Amino acid sequence: MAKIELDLAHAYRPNPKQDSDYALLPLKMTFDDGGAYALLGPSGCGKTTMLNIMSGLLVPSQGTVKFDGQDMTRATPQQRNIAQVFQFPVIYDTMTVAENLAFPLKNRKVPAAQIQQRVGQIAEMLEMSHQLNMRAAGLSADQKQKISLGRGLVRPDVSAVLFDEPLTVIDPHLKWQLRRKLKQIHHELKLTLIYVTHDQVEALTFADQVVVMSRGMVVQLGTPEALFERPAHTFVGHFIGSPGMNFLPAQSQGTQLQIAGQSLAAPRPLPAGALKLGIRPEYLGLDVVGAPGTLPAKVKQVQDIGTYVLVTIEAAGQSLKARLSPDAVRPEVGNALGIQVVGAHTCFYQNEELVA
Ligand SMILES: Nc1ncnc2c1ncn2[C@@H]1O[C@H](COP(=O)(O)OP(=O)(O)OP(=O)(O)O)[C@@H](O)[C@H]1O
Repeated sequence: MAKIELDLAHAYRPNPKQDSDYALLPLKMTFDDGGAYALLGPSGCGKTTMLNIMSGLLVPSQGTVKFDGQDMTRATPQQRNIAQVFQFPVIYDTMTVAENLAFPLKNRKVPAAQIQQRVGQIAEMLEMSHQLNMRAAGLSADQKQKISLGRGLVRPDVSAVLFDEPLTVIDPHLKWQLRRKLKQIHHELKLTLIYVTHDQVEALTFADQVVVMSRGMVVQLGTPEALFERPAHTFVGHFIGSPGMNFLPAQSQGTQLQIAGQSLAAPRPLPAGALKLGIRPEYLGLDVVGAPGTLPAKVKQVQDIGTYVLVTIEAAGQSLKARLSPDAVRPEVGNALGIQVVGAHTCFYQNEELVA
């Protein structure tokens, strides 16, 4: 396994002039040895480009890739000793499950006894022990993709295992099981795993550290908890969470805030000037009209989403969301309320960046 350091930018077109010419804007980041990372962001933000630069399928148009301090920018995937799992199964239909799992080890001339032991271990982790002697050709797409995952994980000596949306073809129920399984496998095998996805649930379940990307930029690298509690950028606030963070314009005088003509005490010292207040739907409090420290609001919609109740509120000329537990008292549509938007969990932004 290796520590991977990126200090680079990439443009697919020659002579890039403006930001939009870059698939990856200049960035510096480190993937620690043994970590479980997810690269998360909407389609086109540069996830696959970053993954391909790490694997050696793509040479960055500027900068370097280092593995344990050694320059690997121009090294082939083979030289980098990377395992990769793609969206669709890459296996040999004519081989058995065991032979498919053994293949990457046989290629590296690992002794037979060690191969058998490792294949047995991986098959057990993926709950495929009973299928080891079956031909891959007869298996479903789900099962074939599980073999691909197993092939990615089977070599203990790889620098890293890179996954590019590996659960795309997997049935939703099995998908849920597999992403938990992968996390467990990471704890047991201690491999460096880097997992590309546009699905936040997948990223947050799997990874210890999530790299959130937007338009060729890394906007935050943090734990799932940090992305939820302290989004470093309004994009992360929007993108993570279901629904995403609410935002309201505010004016700060340091210890006091002005929001839609109301004066509220700041929860902590704030920079003076125009700010954007961010509050997650989970932390937006509903109270009676005129309660101290609240903003006047009106209930627009109450939706039962199963595991929670989603309340849409209008306040300060904005539409906001509050997430309530199913057993909480539900407000009536059309009712006037007081809402609490300022508290320990409230975040403040200037130029879309977190400032307090
Ligand atoms: N081979 C290529 N030639 C030119 N432009 C490319 C190429 N591959 C990707 N791009 C562009 O680079 C940008 C980043 O693409 P990339 O595939 O890395 O994003 P992504 O986040 O992985 O998206 P997706 O989830 O859709 O795969 C996009 O604007 C894309 O159109």
